[in-house]
Amino acid sequence: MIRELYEEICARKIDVKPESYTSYLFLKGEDKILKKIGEECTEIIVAAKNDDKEEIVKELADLAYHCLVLLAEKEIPIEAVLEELHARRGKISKIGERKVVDQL
Ligand SMILES: N=c1c2ncn([C@@H]3O[C@H](COP(=O)(O)OP(=O)(O)OP(=O)(O)O)[C@@H](O)[C@H]3O)c2ncn1[C@@H]1O[C@H](COP(=O)(O)O)[C@@H](O)[C@H]1O
Repeated sequence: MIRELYEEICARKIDVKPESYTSYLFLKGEDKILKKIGEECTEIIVAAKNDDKEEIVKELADLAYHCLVLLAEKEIPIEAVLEELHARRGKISKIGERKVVDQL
């Protein structure tokens, strides 16, 4: 599903649609996308501090969407992130410390 959304976002960059918010973000450019990511992060923090779980979910979805827009803007394939997450599985024993399980 995340791949499909990423593909749809990429398509909005090539095939600009006037009614599309995604196309609007690409037209505005990188600084606007980064501003939105910053805003969404702040909104997640506020929602979490208020213990508003419904709002946390919505704001996290907004952040995920804007991160995908950033990937598309930078022409980074979604596979790069999925592969990075896959490579980390089972190899990180604690925050900031990566260990290869086979070497333990
Ligand atoms: N997943 C999303 C998605 N998540 C969040 N948003 C938009 O992100 C914005 C975040 O809300 P804000 O209040 O922070 O921003 P805003 O005030 O609307 O906008 P700004 O003036 O701040 O730029 C809203 O306009 C949402 O509609 C999204 N816009 C589009 N998608 C998906 O992207 C695909 C392409 O959609 P179009 O952009 O409509 O072509 C479709 O699958 C959509 O469902």
